[in-house]
Amino acid sequence: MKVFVNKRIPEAGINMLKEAGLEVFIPEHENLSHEEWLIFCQNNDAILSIGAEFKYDKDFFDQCPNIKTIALYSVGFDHVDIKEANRRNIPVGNTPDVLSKATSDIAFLLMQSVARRASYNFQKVKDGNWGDFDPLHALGQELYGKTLGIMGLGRIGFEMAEKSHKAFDMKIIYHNRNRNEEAEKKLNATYVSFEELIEQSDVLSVHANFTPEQKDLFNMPVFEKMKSNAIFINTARGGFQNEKDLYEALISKQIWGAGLDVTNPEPMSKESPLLELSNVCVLPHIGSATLEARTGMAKMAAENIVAFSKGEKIPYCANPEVYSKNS
Ligand SMILES: NC(=O)c1ccc[n+]([C@@H]2O[C@H](COP(=O)([O-])OP(=O)(O)OC[C@H]3O[C@@H](n4cnc5c(N)ncnc54)[C@H](O)[C@@H]3O)[C@@H](O)[C@H]2O)c1
Ligand SMILES: O=C(O)[C@H](O)CO
Repeated sequence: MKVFVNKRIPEAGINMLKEAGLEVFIPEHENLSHEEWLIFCQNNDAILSIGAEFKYDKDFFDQCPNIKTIALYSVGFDHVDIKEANRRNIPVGNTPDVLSKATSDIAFLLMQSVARRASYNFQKVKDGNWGDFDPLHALGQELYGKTLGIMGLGRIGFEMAEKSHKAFDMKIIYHNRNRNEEAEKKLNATYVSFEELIEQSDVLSVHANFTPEQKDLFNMPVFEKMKSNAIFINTARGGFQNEKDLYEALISKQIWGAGLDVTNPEPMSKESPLLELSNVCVLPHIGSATLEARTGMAKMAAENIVAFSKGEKIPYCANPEVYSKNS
């Protein structure tokens, strides 16, 4: 079986593919045009897919009929049309759990960075503007005992809630598609409606999986209902926030600050007005960027492809229904 890996990944994953006797194609240059990417996909049986700039939609599947499985190098699969994959019996792999600690660490870091204005103050130092000790300048807010609202309490949301509860004794409220009994028991978390979540959170952290219906869910009418001291954190997908409204909400002090690891679009333009605000911290989608998580992701994606090549079910599957729909 021929496997296209569209960017270099930690060697452990590539070694697993080669040891399984698979032919591996990694392009010499990494920033493929859409056309180049399609040609690689047309000439291979499987793709170990890094990044989300190209979509796996009907057009893709029509143009690349050889592709029999896709092993995503991510847990998120919002760039894949799962219905189309199912229709064509294509198992889609992803990388759950292994990156939950790393990604929730980034949500936790953003929460603190915004609360204590760390990136603003770091920028001041870099600008040679240390400033005098000023009892009134750039004051942050403490997180102890505050209410953390988790939108989407799954794997990463749970880790963020647990860390924040332990570190700052934060009260956890959450909104999710299903109740999470473990969080209710372990963290004394309270299930609330979306309305209650936005109205009661001092920090609101988004961890839900993105779907097109949720585009711009966090818009001005929502920001208007949030507390004026609220910090908005998003490490899930940039599509959840309307960035124009977020900017307006921040300058009109509807909310207090924002920390983003994901933006819409990505990369964020350096002209984005959000970058001019002292109460905003933006990171370039680095949630899973630790050696441990990225190595684990490489191994899981490789495991998926190796299993497929042996005619087995892929172990980390984003569309398990693909295996049951014809049975
Ligand atoms: N910033 C990064 O680098 C990075 C890294 C990993 C994951 N992510 C993002 O984080 C997301 C979550 O990952 P996970 O492993 O925790 O997924 P998960 O499936 O374990 O958890 C997501 C939870 O969100 C809930 N949910 C979805 N839509 C909802 C809605 N409208 N209302 C309420 N709840 C809703 C689901 O029920 C689920 O419990 C991924 O889909 C991905 O987009 C980002
Ligand atoms: O979903 C994920 O795993 C991250 O966003 C990396 O793409």
